[in-house]
Amino acid sequence: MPVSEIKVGHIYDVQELRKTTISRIPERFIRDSTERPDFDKAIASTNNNIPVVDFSKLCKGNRDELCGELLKIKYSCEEWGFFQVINHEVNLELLEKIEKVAMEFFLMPLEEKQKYPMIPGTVQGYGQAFVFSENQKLDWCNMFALGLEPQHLRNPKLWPTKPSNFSETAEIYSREIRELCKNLLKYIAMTLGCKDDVFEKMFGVAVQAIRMNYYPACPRPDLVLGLSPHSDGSALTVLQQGKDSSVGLQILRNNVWVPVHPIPNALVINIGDTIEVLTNGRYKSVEHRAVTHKEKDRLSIVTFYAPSYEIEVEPLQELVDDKNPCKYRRYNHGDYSKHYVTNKLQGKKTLEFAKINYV
Ligand SMILES: O=C(O)CCC(=O)C(=O)O
Ligand SMILES: [Fe+2]
Repeated sequence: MPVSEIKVGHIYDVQELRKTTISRIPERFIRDSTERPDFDKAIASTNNNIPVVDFSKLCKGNRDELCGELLKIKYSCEEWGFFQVINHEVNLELLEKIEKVAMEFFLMPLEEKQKYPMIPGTVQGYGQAFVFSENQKLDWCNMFALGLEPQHLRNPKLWPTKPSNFSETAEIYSREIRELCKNLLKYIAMTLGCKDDVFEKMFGVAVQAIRMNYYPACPRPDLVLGLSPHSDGSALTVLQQGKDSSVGLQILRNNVWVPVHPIPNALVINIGDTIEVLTNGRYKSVEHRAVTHKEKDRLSIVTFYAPSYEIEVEPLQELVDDKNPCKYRRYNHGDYSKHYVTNKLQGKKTLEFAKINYV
């Protein structure tokens, strides 16, 4: 069935919902008891922090510092699928600017934002993505997402005219994040004992998309999710948490949801499905979700960095041997992206697309 014919039911705009004096959260947001955030458990694991990598030691450090940070990246990718990066060289004023334009966008009247509606079956525009049925639970989140390929950049209808510096800021921001991703992929390749340009050479003109997630405060954070559990379909994801945001991102580790505590000016990096496949599962794309807060709203600005759509993806030959048999089949990255955006967010289910099931 074409995605446009699928009935998705009424999709509430959570910011509008917040403005009304609702006494009950609509049923469509209320999760089954097994899915609800267990704040007590999450708080109990506050000492369990994701590793922090110092980017300046990678690019400007002495040999020992470089080796130390590379080991941290290796450990993070194997054990966490996540790390935070400090001293990343992305202009701090730019981080502030992108946050400012994103907030200005979300705080505009609904009619203004609805000029850029989420296009069904894509993750492009304003609203809720990944909703494919009438009985699917909704996330307590408003998203605004943009592809940054030439056909998107050239289409002025996709770009908000307000705030007036939105597109300019997003473009500069994406360029800086692209540099960071290229560098991180180089270091990640080194930690695998591969040539440092292995990913860059393979990816072609990398595809990049930006998604801004705004989670208004929620009167019952114990009943809803800000964003359903998922892994990212990208190669790498760079996540900026808004200044003064509440803690919201949680990652699944040993079956416990571990909160990621924001570090001022740091960026959160995570491994996406593509790197999991390319490394034959050695580096993991880890399931994560967002929860909401009773009084505070939260903004996250997320960049997805992935190979060009024409690229065929399969585990790197040097990471496949008798002890590590090939776990994923070869597939076209464009097909995978399509599969990803036309299915609901459901843990790591999308990656089954590529899994080889030995019997
Ligand atoms: O807002 C967050 O912290 C999580 C966002 C996220 O995982 C995503 O946009 O893919
Ligand atoms: Fe994500």
